[in-house]
Amino acid sequence: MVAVDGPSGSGKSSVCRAAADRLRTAYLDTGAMYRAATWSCLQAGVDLTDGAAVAAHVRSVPLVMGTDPHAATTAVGDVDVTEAVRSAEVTAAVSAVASVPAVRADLVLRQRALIDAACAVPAPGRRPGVVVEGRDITTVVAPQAPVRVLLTAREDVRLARRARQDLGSADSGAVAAVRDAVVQRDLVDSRTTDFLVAADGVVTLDSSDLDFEGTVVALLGIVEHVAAVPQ
Ligand SMILES: Nc1ncnc2c1ncn2[C@@H]1O[C@H](COP(=O)(O)OP(=O)(O)OP(=O)(O)O)[C@@H](O)[C@H]1O
Ligand SMILES: Nc1ccn([C@H]2C[C@H](O)[C@@H](COP(=O)(O)O)O2)c(=O)n1
Repeated sequence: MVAVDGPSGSGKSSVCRAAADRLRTAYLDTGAMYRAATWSCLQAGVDLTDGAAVAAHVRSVPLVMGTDPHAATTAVGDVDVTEAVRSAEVTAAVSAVASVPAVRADLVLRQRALIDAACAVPAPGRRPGVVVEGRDITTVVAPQAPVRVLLTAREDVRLARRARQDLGSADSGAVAAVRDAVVQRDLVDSRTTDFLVAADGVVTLDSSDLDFEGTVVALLGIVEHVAAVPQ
């Protein structure tokens, strides 16, 4: 199992999905789980300032995660919300939901169950194992993972990547437009989870000066190194 944490725009989703594909394992995007829980709260009109109400609602949400790196889908029951959970509305609200301790306890249990399933019963054509990414995977969800990585990049680099991805440009206007969704969200999220500093035993991979391919190769290099060294 490979556990990866890091701030917004560091490349967790894209790099981990590519790494899982090349390792032929499953891939789990835990941020999408918090986003889907948030999507459902918004749909149901739950008061996001009421932690107990949020937790009670999230407990009832039937999250269905597709862990094939080629089809990393997110559904609530039989509603596919893969695209919907990327909306600006969900992005702006997700930190409030993710900061509720009972929501985290609930989703951490579900994440561990998905990890156990991917390690025990791989999908056809896949190897046992999973690349899991989020904010607390290396520290809370799977601190025992053989490979634990903090994927990071300088703030200016992350902003430019996000602006290019969301707005097709990294000029100063586009960067300003994504700043809240990156910097402000990280600031709020970092009060709940520690994804800015590598915990003991966690390898830091700084992708600031690497291109996408270089970052995937570097992550796979860390995996190979760990596999070569008896634990
Ligand atoms: N090393 C890299 N070099 C250039 N672009 C990259 C690199 N890594 C990722 N990207 C691009 O940066 C953008 C953001 O990456 P991604 O969505 O994977 O980040 P993330 O850490 O999952 O962000 P969030 O936590 O906000 O979902 C994507 O368009 C991705 O293709
Ligand atoms: N393990 C995780 C994963 C995600 N979150 C929170 C923090 C983010 O604001 C939000 C969405 O994640 P993203 O899709 O941007 O990676 O979910 C968390 O608290 N713990």
